[in-house]
Amino acid sequence: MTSGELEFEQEYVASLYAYVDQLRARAAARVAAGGDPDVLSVWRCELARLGSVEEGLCFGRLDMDDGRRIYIGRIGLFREADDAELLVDWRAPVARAFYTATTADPQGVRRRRRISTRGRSVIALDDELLDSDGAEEHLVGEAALLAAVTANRTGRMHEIVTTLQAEQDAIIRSDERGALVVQGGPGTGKTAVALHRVAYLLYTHEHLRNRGVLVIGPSDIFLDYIGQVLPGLGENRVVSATVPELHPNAPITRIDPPEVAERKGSAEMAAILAAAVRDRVRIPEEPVGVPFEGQVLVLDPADWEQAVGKARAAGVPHNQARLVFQHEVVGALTDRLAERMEAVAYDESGNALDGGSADGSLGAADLRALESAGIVVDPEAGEGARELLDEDDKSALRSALLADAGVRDELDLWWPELTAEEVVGELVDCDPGDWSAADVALLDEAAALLGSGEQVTYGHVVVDEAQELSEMAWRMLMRRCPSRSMTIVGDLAQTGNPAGARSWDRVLGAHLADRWRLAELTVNYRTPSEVMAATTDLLAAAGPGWRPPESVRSTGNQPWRRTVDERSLGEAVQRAVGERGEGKAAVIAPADRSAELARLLGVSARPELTADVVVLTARQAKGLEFDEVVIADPGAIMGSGAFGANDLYVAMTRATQRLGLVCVQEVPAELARVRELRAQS
Ligand SMILES: Nc1ncnc2c1ncn2[C@@H]1O[C@H](COP(=O)(O)OP(=O)(O)OP(=O)(O)O)[C@@H](O)[C@H]1O
Repeated sequence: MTSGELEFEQEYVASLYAYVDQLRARAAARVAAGGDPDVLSVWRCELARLGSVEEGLCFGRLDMDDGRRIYIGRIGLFREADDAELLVDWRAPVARAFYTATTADPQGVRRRRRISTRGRSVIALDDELLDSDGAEEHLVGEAALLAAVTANRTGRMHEIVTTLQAEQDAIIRSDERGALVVQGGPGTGKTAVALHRVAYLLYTHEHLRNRGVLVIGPSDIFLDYIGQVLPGLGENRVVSATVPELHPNAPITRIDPPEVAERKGSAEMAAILAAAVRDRVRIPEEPVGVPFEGQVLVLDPADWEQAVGKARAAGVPHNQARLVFQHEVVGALTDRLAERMEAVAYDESGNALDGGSADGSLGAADLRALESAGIVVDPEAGEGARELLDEDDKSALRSALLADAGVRDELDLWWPELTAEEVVGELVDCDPGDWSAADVALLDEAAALLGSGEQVTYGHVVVDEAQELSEMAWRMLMRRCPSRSMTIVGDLAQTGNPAGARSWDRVLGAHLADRWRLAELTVNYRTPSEVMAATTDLLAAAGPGWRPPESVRSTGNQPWRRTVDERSLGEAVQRAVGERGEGKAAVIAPADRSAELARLLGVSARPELTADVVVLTARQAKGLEFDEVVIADPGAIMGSGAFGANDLYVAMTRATQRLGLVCVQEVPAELARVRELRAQS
């Protein structure tokens, strides 16, 4: 590469930044000028978009067979004066060749140039000629890719827009409609791809900006870890949450034992909850007398049954159907009251019964009832017996009945208004306010059955670590995604939740039938081949037939293990951390040892991912990565439940460079092939 070429590109990049500066100044002035909030918000977004490119605006150039030269960047830029396209957004169709063109299929590209920048300076160029007979490359832009995956971690995930691979690009640009499941082993870029797909979908489908995109992750730690990726791609308006956070006001204060979590997560709970709500509605077996203003209005079981039938037929949630029930019951009571007022019965001696008068005029009790309903009848005014109460009178009676505490008690007795908390609290036998994660999905289901609380919906939902979701959690998500436009990424070999997925078909079939498609990622960009080799027996134990993804690189660093006695675990972990190499290190420990190890190592008990050393449980480590990983007592992690082998597999595959295992007493057979360091070595 000549220095002239570098200068040429430097000039071009400088001219792009100069233009961005102009656009920024204009956007900032518009924001400062104030005005219509909608317009202002557009300018604010524009400012954020232009601000996101300071660390990398243009990263590629395609020289086409027809002589066109196309610069590719994080955002698109058009010169307003003549509409010339100065920079093509990486998401535009024409940019696709940058990721997918090969010598076998050059797609009209003669040369692909990678432009590396630091700040606003061009520091390197890397050209590939696609019209040559060169050997077919397995990876696109291999040098840049390897540099990216080998670099020390920072504790935060970064966008990978400059080095996306063809299999990843195909997923990112896949049709927005329906649900796309991306299955892939550890480190295959599922999270990265899912987030880039969000940026792509927001760019290509305007309606998603209004309808919103939701990203679901397994923990707050994970959401922090990925929190910079979308802003780095100029997208700030995406909502991210863990599943429990979707149901507000249900703080988690309890951890269920695995078998309880599994039972609560099963889809059968939906039917159980529906029955629990349904059973709260009762139909009396005997006539029921409803006291009102000194009288007793009697409704027969058939009246109640009819009211319940009408309410159920409305097909709306319980608390809303109660309004139909209430309408029917109060209607029946109004009829009884009106009948009573209009028809006077006589006893054997000719005296009026029911408080009516012998001449058919209204009795004292009738007058009281009417008065409480706001209908004033003056008996002296000669109106005498009103033969019929008109509609206004009846509606006033209705209101009076509704306002009556006794009537309301009776309605509540047969069709109570319910809260999700009381329904679930009763079912799982716990105090409202003392919830587990699995309870939250039950609360959400109950809220949907009752029609209580507002459920926000989104135009597209991304689910990361999707294998961890229970069937009840899936129901929760589906309610928030009526369009069923979803990107679901996960790895069945990493399932750690006893209520989680064992098969995509099983969890998704119930909601999507066959309206979902599967894409697979096969290359591991994170974990070096040495670490993957150390997990071979473990993966076989986690699930026969699962194949590890192929590592893109080797480091020459062989994973090691040391075996110590129980009492020396802390000391041995401390030693391993003390001997660590460069970069970020994580100690992954059994849940009951992590706090003690954090104390011993002098690190925060709440994991700080940007710290040099962090202590985590295997569950907390899901989705994360570190230059070096030390696993404390892998045997205990493995023995921690039915999915212990999966948890240990997750833990071991977090390492981008080096892996060490501090075993206690016995080395699990699945780790036998990991090299043992002698006691003093
Ligand atoms: N094309 C790429 N270019 C550069 N880095 C990449 C590429 N693809 C993936 N990576 C990097 O590989 C690492 C693993 O990616 P990611 O976390 O998305 O994998 P994953 O499949 O979600 O892993 P896991 O299932 O183990 O959580 C990340 O550091 C990511 O940035």
